[in-house]
Amino acid sequence: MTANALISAEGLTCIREERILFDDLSFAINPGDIIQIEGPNGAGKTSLLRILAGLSRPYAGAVKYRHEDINACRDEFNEDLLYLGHLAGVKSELTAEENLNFNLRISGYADYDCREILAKVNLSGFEEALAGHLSAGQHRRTALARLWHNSAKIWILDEPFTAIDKRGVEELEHLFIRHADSGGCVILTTHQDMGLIKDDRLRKLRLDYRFL
Ligand SMILES: Nc1ncnc2c1ncn2[C@@H]1O[C@H](COP(=O)(O)OP(=O)(O)OP(=O)(O)O)[C@@H](O)[C@H]1O
Repeated sequence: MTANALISAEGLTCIREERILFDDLSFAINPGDIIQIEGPNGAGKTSLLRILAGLSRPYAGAVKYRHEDINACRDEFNEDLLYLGHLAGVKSELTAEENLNFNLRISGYADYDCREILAKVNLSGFEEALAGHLSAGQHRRTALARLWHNSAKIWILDEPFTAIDKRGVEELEHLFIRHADSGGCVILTTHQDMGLIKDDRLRKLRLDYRFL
């Protein structure tokens, strides 16, 4: 474990439906790290991200935030965490702007310009469109817009590139690099190759099938 780790896994074990998804998994994630969790469908990537984000509990082991168990420092950890799951908290019956506004407000932000942020994810002109009427990629961009306005150091992102076009993926990669360069970290899953984040910059953690 390194001294300045933002988040670390210590002996994490996860068992689902009589299958060990991972066992005694330990690693530390430092400021500047970009980590890709790899593995086939069902290997346990989402399960690991949810445990790291404190959304579900491991069978054994602990997640630490700056060397303290996340269960002992929930408020500080949650303030420093941005988690985007598969569904990403976009409500179909709200507009793109209402969704972003809602998500920023529940994260405690008060001073922002939704239209300016939506422009950064190429949603100018779609601010008042219902999210349920947006394309899959635009829907995903509505969720991802939060990344352009937040102060959390730890980003945990489940399949952020799903339905995003090539240019959008590159913009996200630039954003991840900027975030890491400014002292944050990004932990993500994707089945896509990242063209801009080179291997010397990316740490990969592979999960594979194992049976009890
Ligand atoms: N809450 C749960 N209860 C029971 N089984 C679960 C639960 N969550 C996940 N699983 C099972 O654990 C396994 C791993 O699921 P997980 O979603 O973590 O995989 P993944 O690697 O993210 O897959 P994908 O690439 O398809 O998104 C699957 O077989 C899934 O059915």
